[in-house]
Amino acid sequence: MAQAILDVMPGASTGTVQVSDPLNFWAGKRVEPRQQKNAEPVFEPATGDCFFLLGSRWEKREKIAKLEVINNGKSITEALVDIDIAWQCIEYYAGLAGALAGQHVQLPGGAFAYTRREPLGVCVGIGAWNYPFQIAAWKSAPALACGNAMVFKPSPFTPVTAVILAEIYKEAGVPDGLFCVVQGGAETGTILCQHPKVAKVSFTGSVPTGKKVMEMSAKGVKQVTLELGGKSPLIIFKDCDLENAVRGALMANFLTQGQVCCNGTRVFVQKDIMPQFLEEVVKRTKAILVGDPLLDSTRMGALINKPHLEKVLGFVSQAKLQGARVLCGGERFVPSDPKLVNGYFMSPCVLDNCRDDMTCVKEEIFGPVMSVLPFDTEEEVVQRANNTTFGLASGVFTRDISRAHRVAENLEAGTCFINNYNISPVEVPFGGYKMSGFGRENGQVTIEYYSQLKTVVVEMGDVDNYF
Ligand SMILES: NC(=O)C1=CN([C@@H]2O[C@H](COP(=O)(O)OP(=O)(O)OC[C@H]3O[C@@H](n4cnc5c(N)ncnc54)[C@H](O)[C@@H]3O)[C@@H](O)[C@H]2O)C=CC1
Repeated sequence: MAQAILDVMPGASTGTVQVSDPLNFWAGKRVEPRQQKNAEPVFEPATGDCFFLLGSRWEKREKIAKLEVINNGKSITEALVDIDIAWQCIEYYAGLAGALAGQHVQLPGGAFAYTRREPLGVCVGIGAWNYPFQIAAWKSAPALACGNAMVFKPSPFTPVTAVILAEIYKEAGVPDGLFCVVQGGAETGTILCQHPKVAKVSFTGSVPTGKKVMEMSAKGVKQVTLELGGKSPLIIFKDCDLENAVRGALMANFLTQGQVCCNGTRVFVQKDIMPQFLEEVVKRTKAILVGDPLLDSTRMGALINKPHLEKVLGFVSQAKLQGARVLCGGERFVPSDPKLVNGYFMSPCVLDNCRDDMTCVKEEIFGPVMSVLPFDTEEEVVQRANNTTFGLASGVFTRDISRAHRVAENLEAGTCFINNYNISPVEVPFGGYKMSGFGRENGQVTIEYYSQLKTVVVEMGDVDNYF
């Protein structure tokens, strides 16, 4: 298998990166794992060196989180959670590896059949830039646990921490070639999707790229998992616990600067409680501390890059033109720290006066912009919530248990959070309906997306011969 994976991408091996995208700052550099123990992590864009070194689990957690902040711009508080989710994921699938099992089926005459769960072969993982380390873990852990090899391509905007994961696997004894990181953009992704020795592609990214990945994979009859975008509804009924609903709305919109695929960016609020909800949500949004993501006190870091910041600000301008009211934020934010003045920061935004036909309500913004929409009845809100081509996640806040489950059943989405939002424990499957994709990550079910069943039929008597 190790040889097969090296055939897929010559030059790739565990912990060693062959860079193919001249646009990213790793171009032409090789990243090698360093052998010394207990040294500090070094990140040197000028030389292209990145070293992650041995240490205790907790030291590593901090080091990887810092690199993830540099990689992505999210706050250190969130990055630490991402690293925790990643190691929990790897431990979970490492535990499941020993529990993979087939089925025994008794047949007439003493014959029987059994099924074996076998690996697919070389799997490709292609990641987005919003959760670079976590996505690499979510894809590689089940892939390796099922006996596959994986070639992982991070986003060229966040090339750093997938390499760290490769170093960790190597340190843990994963044979060379079983998990490879290949850097690059669309061209590299295309090569991987089209390669005849690749058995499966697991993709996280936008809908347009997901369609291309599916098309390319279809030509080689490769299995595909697509984790794509969303425009998820969060429905807040008047009988909710308002304090928790407000917290839920903030969690549904502002993690990772709002660059989260499953964010509940269409916040439907029952009219009776709209004034109280808006007052509280705006007060707390204004209090979000934006700035240096490496500081413990910071709650919102920088967006991924300048074009993306401009795109998000453009959505806010367009929303205003279409009649939305900006209750707070929605502007470029310049921190007082002189070294941060050119950063891609923006103030988190709450939009009121929204209608279902506005661009900010229909399209995925992928930034810290919450659109609030009033509603009257359950029937009406469920119909409006489902009126989208996406179907990744959804949420409902209510104290009425029957209503909560009825709404969860009727929402067309891969996940429905009841009285919470954006929690993704590794034990729980995650994935989309409709154009948000298919296949699942996390949970036991994901082993079905990284393995195939072989049926073995055993005859215990003579062969029936019709000829
Ligand atoms: N459902 C989910 O789990 C998640 C979905 N997303 C979605 O991802 C999007 C943002 O991420 P981006 O990185 O901007 O998405 P993107 O689609 O531009 O890129 C995603 C990855 O695909 C690669 N790629 C680009 N063109 C390719 C091609 N022709 N063939 C193969 N690979 C190619 C990129 O280099 C990158 O690694 C948002 O729409 C968001 O909703 C992001 C995170 C999680």
